[in-house]
Amino acid sequence: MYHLTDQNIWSGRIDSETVKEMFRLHQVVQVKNLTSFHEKQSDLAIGIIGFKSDEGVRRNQGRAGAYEAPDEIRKSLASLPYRFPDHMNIFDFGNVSCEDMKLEKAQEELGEAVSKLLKLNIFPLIIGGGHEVAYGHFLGVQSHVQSKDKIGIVNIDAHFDMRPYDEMTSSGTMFRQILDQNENCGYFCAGIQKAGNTQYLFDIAKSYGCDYILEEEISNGEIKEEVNKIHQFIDANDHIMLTLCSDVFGNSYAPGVSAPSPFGLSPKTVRYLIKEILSSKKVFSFDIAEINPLLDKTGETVKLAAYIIYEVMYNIAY
Ligand SMILES: N=CN[C@@H](CCC(=O)O)C(=O)O
Ligand SMILES: [Mn+2]
Ligand SMILES: [Mn+2]
Repeated sequence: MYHLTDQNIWSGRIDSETVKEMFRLHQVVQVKNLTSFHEKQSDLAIGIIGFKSDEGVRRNQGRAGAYEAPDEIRKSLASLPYRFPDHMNIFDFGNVSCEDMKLEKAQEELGEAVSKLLKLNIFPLIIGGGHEVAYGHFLGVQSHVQSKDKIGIVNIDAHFDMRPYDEMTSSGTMFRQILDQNENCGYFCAGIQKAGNTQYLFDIAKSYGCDYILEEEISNGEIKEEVNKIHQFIDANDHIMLTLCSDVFGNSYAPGVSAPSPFGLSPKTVRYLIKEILSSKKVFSFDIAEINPLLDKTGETVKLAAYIIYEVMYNIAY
């Protein structure tokens, strides 16, 4: 189901009502109805769209609560400083929500929204939701690109999310679904936890030819060498879809996720990876997933998500 964002969500500290250099994001974000929005953008534009769902997490035996994340993350974004070029429009196109456990319907709806944004030359900035958001994100990318184009999916995640899905899809199945459906897709996963995936999943990743870097290799190795592997993957693809599963962060930084990682990456390392990936200029869309405000007792995980989104916006703008 589609809903507009409540304009009151975009509120916060005001330092000036007239001096643009003192503005914060809530003073410039334009809340729009995607259904009636048809203006193709000739300049840089970012379109926030939320995916209110934790049905995939529930099906994957995880801890529900990510449904609440999009609006909570917007509230945290609202007071961050507006330090973007004048010619850049920042739109908020509301939320697609999963109702009555109908995950596939919600993913299709998200896919249509993402595809529409891409057609209007707007960078989709998608706020999940459980990681099942990535499948809806993918549907939108797939319908936008030429069928011969190679779509490279870069997933920054502690998990492969390549579980079997013959009984049902979930937040742990998306990338296997995608690779089974589209032979022009490649998959790279950065941040894999040795203790976060069964041997079966390592074997499946190998059998699908999925490239990955362990968290341990990123933390203990020469990060530039590890990043070179991501660049090689990006070079071999035409379009990159970037997805970030927030359980890739260490649990001291991101306790508010369904499956926390004691050995997870630091925010600075993830920021470095994101900057490197975006520097390719091949990334057309981004999603962040698995933030669970109900488990985020002191709000640091939501705030981390807002800072990561800010970083993505900044790297798109400059
Ligand atoms: N999206 C998360 N997927 C993980 C969850 C692992 C867990 O709950 O421990 C997975 O399915 O492997
Ligand atoms: Mn994960
Ligand atoms: Mn995941």
